Parts: sequence; C-alpha cells; structure tokens
Amino acid sequence: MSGRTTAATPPPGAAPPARHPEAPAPGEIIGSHYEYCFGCGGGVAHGLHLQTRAGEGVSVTAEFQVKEAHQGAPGLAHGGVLATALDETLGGLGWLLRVIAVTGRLETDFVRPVPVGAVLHLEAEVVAVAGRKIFCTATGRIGAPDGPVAVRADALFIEVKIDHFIENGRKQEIQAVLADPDQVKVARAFEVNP
Ligand SMILES: CCCCCCCC(=O)SCCNC(=O)CCNC(=O)[C@H](O)C(C)(C)COP(=O)(O)OP(=O)(O)OC[C@H]1O[C@@H](n2cnc3c(N)ncnc32)[C@H](O)[C@@H]1OP(=O)(O)O
Repeated sequence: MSGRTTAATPPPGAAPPARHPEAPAPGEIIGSHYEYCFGCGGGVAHGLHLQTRAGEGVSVTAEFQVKEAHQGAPGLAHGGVLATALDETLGGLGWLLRVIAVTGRLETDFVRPVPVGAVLHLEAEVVAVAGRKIFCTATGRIGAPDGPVAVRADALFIEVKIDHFIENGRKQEIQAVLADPDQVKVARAFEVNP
C-alpha cells in the first residue's frame, strides 16, 4: 500500500485474505471473463488484451503491451488506460477468492511515464477482507517484473451477486451472455462459493 490512510485502507479487525481451495494454481492463466471486456477481451480490437495469471497466496500477475491506440501524450500511454490495466489486474483477484467483485474505489499513483511499445508488468494482491469489502493493491513496472515502478494503486473491491450484472447491464448483452452455457457455468461456480 502507499502508506496513506484512505477509504482503500483496511480497517482494524479486517481479516487476512484466504486463498480459495479451488483457486487456479500458481502460474495458471485466468482466462478472459468476457470477450468484450476492454481490459481482457479478445473481441475488442484496441483493448488491453491483458492475460492474468494466478500467483502465490492471493495474488495475480499480468502483462500489458502499450500500443499506439493507448496514447495520451505523443508516444506515451494515457493515464486512464494505465488505470484500466491496474483495475483489470485487480479484478483478477476475485478468481483467487472465488467471489464476484467490482471496483468501488481505485486510488492510483502515476510515478513514471510509460512509452508506447513498453510492456507493463503488473502484479496485484489482496491485503485484507472485511465482510463484502476486499482491500487490495497493485503495481505496474516497466519492462520487467523487477523494472522501475510506473504506476501503483490501492483499491477497494466490493463483493456482488450475479444479479448486479443481470439487473444493471444493457439487455442485449445480458441476453447474449445468458444464452452462452459456458459463461453461465463460470458465473454459477462463483455463486456457490461457501
Ligand atoms: C466480474 C469481474 C469484472 C472485473 C473488471 C475490472 C473491475 C471493474 O472495473 S468493475 C466495474 C466498475 N465498478 C462498478 O461499476 C461498480 C459501481 N458501483 C456499484 O455498483 C455499487 O456502488 C457497489 C456494488 C460497489 C456497492 O454498492 P452496494 O452493493 O449497495 O454496497 P454498499 O452497501 O453501498 O457498500 C458496501 C460497503 O462498501 C463501502 N463502499 C462502497 N463503495 C465505496 C467507495 N467507493 N469507497 C469507500 N467505501 C465504499 C460502503 O461504505 C459499505 O461499507 P460498510 O459495509 O462498512 O458500511
């Protein structure tokens, strides 16, 4: 964490995270959760195409190659795109806990500019859990897993039920997903999490 006390800082009494027994093994790729997700979907031409991998404990890693379509300033990644990369990597932590969770708060530090063509090596971990609240942190390093830190974030994810998406998403996309047995299977597997 960044050392500040904010809404993304675990309260006293928050529990350490517990890796779910059915979590993907360390090193295993966590597949895209939705083909049209801007962060990880293969169906989005200018998306980030992040491929997240389970790590040790309750952690994940991912790589993001910055493309021309991701620029803000000439030759540099847009800050919002970098925040998306952090957000998507953090979103992968739900697979380690086997809960469905969405971003409630994302506090981002931009430490170094990230050039087009660079590979951002991301890692995220859950710091603590308090009821439905999942406190987590992420870092993005340039060029290598031990490269210079370019971005970091503290975040609060909130556990939700599948209804969060069914009730709020645009009907045509929801109907398409519900008609896909593979997607329904993934979502239901999370719902029976004890
Ligand atoms: C499937 C995985 C996809 C992964 C993709 C990558 C991650 C994403 O980008 S997800 C998309 C972006 N996020 C969203 O769209 C979420 C939009 N927000 C919401 O839907 C709601 O505000 C939601 C669900 C987060 C919380 O609402 P609700 O379920 O009613 O819970 P609510 O009772 O308000 O809050 C629960 C607790 O969280 C706290 N909380 C909620 N939001 C915040 C916040 N922004 N800051 C601090 N605390 C918060 C509340 O204070 C409360 O705490 P306590 O239990 O101690 O009183």
